[in-house]
Amino acid sequence: MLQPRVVTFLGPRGTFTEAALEQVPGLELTERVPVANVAEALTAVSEGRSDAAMIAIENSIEGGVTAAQDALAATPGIRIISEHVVSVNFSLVAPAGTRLDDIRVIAAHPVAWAQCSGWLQRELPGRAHLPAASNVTAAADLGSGTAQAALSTPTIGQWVDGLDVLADRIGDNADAVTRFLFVGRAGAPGEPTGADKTSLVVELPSDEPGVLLDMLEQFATRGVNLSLIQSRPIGDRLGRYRFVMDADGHIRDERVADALLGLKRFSPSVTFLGSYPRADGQRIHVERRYSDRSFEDARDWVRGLIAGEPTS
Ligand SMILES: O=C(O)C(=O)C[C@]1(C(=O)O)C=C[C@@H](O)C=C1
Repeated sequence: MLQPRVVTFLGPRGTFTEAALEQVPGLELTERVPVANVAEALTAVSEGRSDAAMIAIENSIEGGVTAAQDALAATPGIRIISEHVVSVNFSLVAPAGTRLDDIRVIAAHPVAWAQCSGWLQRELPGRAHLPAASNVTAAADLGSGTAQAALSTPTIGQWVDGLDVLADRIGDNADAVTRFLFVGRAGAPGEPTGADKTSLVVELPSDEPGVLLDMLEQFATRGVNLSLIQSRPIGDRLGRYRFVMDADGHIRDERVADALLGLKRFSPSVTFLGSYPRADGQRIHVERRYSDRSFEDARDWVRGLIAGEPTS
């Protein structure tokens, strides 16, 4: 991708999403525009107001960020460029002078609330949750008085004045991480690295018995491992789901391309979200029979048969 002029991210300044942007090389001259939610960040890309967006997609404790999965499925003309992993932990903050006993309502992003649920149950049981659009908004809006405290990022002091940290590192798992996607406009995927992922959104052709297995077989018979499969309601009526999937490998790997050919013949709707390097850099082990070479040899063999060559 060329150097982006503008990138959008879940704001305001200081979110974990902005921290993920720090991992993208070459953004020194790029304008970073904070927006209110993930759908807005992606729509700006699809409509050309921004060149790329950073969105949270999965948390190691809470699982998939469903709003982001739905927005990826619903926004046309976008393509994942890279993934990034950020350690996430949380502090309980409140306007200076607040005591733990004063707290009745706590503002928090739902993912943050879930990640601190053990600590909250132990230390502040029975407090109400006021959902916030981000970890920074939760703290920045404390002035309105609806909540007396917020779960926020450890760096919140840089962005919001007049707060006391009442407790820090209150996440239930000190090693929690969130995975983010850097998403641009549709274009040719980058070169394969041997440590890649391919993201897809797939609909089933019917709700006949066995169709889910048919879908999974497209990958299994080509030796393609899935690292994520999550069903999300399509939304037109009850019981209809689409599947958000991450497959190991790049669309330019023969086995992945072949699985996509199978999927396309089977499914009424396959959205290719991109092939991009894995954040952990872990190379994918491919058995010989699923290697590019093996697919090429098999194809040459069939071509030869058609051309009248011997049968083995
Ligand atoms: O980026 C932020 O700081 C956010 O508030 C968003 C978000 C999310 O959408 O999951 C990001 C990471 C944390 O896991 C919790 C919240």
